[in-house]
Amino acid sequence: MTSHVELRDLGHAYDNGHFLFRHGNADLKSGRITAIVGPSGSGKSTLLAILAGWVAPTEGEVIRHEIKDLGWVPQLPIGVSRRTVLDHVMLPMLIRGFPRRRAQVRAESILQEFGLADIADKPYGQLSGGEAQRLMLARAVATARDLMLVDEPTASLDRASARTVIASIRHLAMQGSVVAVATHDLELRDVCDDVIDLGRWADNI
Ligand SMILES: Nc1ncnc2c1ncn2[C@@H]1O[C@H](COP(=O)(O)OP(=O)(O)OP(=O)(O)O)[C@@H](O)[C@H]1O
Repeated sequence: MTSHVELRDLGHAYDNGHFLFRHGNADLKSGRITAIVGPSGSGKSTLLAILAGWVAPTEGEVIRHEIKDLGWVPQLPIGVSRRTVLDHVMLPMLIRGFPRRRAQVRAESILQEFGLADIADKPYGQLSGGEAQRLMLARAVATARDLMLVDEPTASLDRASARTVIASIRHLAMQGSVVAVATHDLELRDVCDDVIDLGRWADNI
């Protein structure tokens, strides 16, 4: 069976007891990008956190099939200004105990995949917004591929950079990841294969 995630009758309320959404159902599948859309405050980041298992939903079930690891790509890229692109992809592997040589070979191959090989030696502080965002995807992939959770990846980018990031997200899905992307970006939403509209889930309250 390939990796996928089932959301069944999902509902969530924080401590104030007010539901953000209820009775939500969806299937997030390997090789497909699912957009999570909805107005500001509708619960997009909350749903990503539920998918990650960091927040327990108030109602319903998250059933993970063949998901052994997950990657999280934050909305704002975070890096160490003087460290290189290659260092950023190697670091999560070194932390997990990969031998340095193996981590480097694997990091170089991932940078190739994400079109970042030419800037492998560039310090993080000199990257464009689009390059930094693609680096966050590449870094997440270094240790996890089954489920990739991406929060507003194009929010702070111009169109040209946003397109390079969208291409990288598509690449991830083509490699078989289950990809969920919270977004307000209509162009990104249009290239996604499936859509969870939290505005609709809110109508079930
Ligand atoms: N840990 C928390 N405890 C209580 N309330 C929270 C918590 N996290 C988020 N909320 C509230 O839940 C609602 C949904 O927040 P969330 O960040 O999931 O929405 P969003 O759709 O991602 O919003 P945006 O598009 O503005 O990023 C908001 O009203 C927020 O204030």
